[in-house]
Amino acid sequence: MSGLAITAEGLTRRFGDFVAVNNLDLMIPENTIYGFLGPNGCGKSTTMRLLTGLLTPSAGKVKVLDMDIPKNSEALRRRMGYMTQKFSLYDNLTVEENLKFIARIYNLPARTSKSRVEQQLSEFGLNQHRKRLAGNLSGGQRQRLALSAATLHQPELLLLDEPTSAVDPENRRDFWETLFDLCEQDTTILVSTHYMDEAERCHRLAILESGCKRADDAPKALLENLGAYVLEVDGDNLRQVKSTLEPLAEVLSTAQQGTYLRVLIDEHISMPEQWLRQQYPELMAERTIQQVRPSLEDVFVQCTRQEESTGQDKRH
Ligand SMILES: Nc1ncnc2c1ncn2[C@@H]1O[C@H](COP(=O)(O)OP(=O)(O)OP(=O)(O)O)[C@@H](O)[C@H]1O
Repeated sequence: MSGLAITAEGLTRRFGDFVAVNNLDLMIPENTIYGFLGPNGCGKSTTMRLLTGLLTPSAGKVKVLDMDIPKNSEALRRRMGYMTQKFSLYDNLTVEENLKFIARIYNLPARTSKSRVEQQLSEFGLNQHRKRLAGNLSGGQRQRLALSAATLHQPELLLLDEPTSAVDPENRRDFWETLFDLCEQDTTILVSTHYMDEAERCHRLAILESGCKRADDAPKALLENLGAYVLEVDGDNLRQVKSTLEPLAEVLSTAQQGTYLRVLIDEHISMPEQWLRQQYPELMAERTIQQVRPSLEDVFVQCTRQEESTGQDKRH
């Protein structure tokens, strides 16, 4: 193979006049965890469905595991696992019955099927729940069942659409450990999320907004290339500080976080703290201003802001 599990060129999907996925280019390396990060409605699910072949593109080319999609989507289905946001198993079947049913869908030979079901029950901590109806499982157990079903046929590629939206932080952490195990066993994983902490765990990340890709790199590189300093300003009347700072062209964004105002300042300002104090000596007099490490949320704000900035009413 080319070393790339997925390539897309100019991938576009329209629903009537609405463009849900807009001219997307993707190069997703094999054996990596690649994330789609973006807000609700930015086109993550639509892109995933296009990559599975469940949805036909309005324009563009897609190759998945070296096969042209949607032309070869039937053959792809055997080599790919897909877990959607909604729990897509059968509530009125037991855990074990669900897995056996999935094994039949994938046409696994009887002997392989039996051993794979046992293996998955044990690896995903579902052995003691095997006779329970799927509908009676907790959120974390349901999610483990869904992932064990999506990987039952040992796919080379796993597409996970917001897989952790219904589970608590502890289950999310365990879930991610499982993803790293799968990746180590040569599975390529594409995962969509709107959680910044999850996005930071990916080997590589595409930031999507309104159907367009705004950035695509390793999380560390995205953080290093933010193009801004991040300052935390404390003290009273932070709403007033925010509205005072926002019109400045050098202030790229402001967001309150508890008792701090997080301020992104253009990287061309060499001493951002002093600069900020000089702009409003009185307003800044009694405040602590601290430069802090950028977060992926800052990256997200910054790369979506850059697209919107044309025509913005900033003071220059
Ligand atoms: N079948 C459809 N017909 C019309 N519009 C659609 C259809 N499917 C998706 N859309 C629209 O396309 C846009 C992108 O939807 P999509 O589900 O891909 O977003 P998303 O990033 O996955 O969001 P979420 O996190 O809310 O699932 C949305 O505005 C959605 O309403």
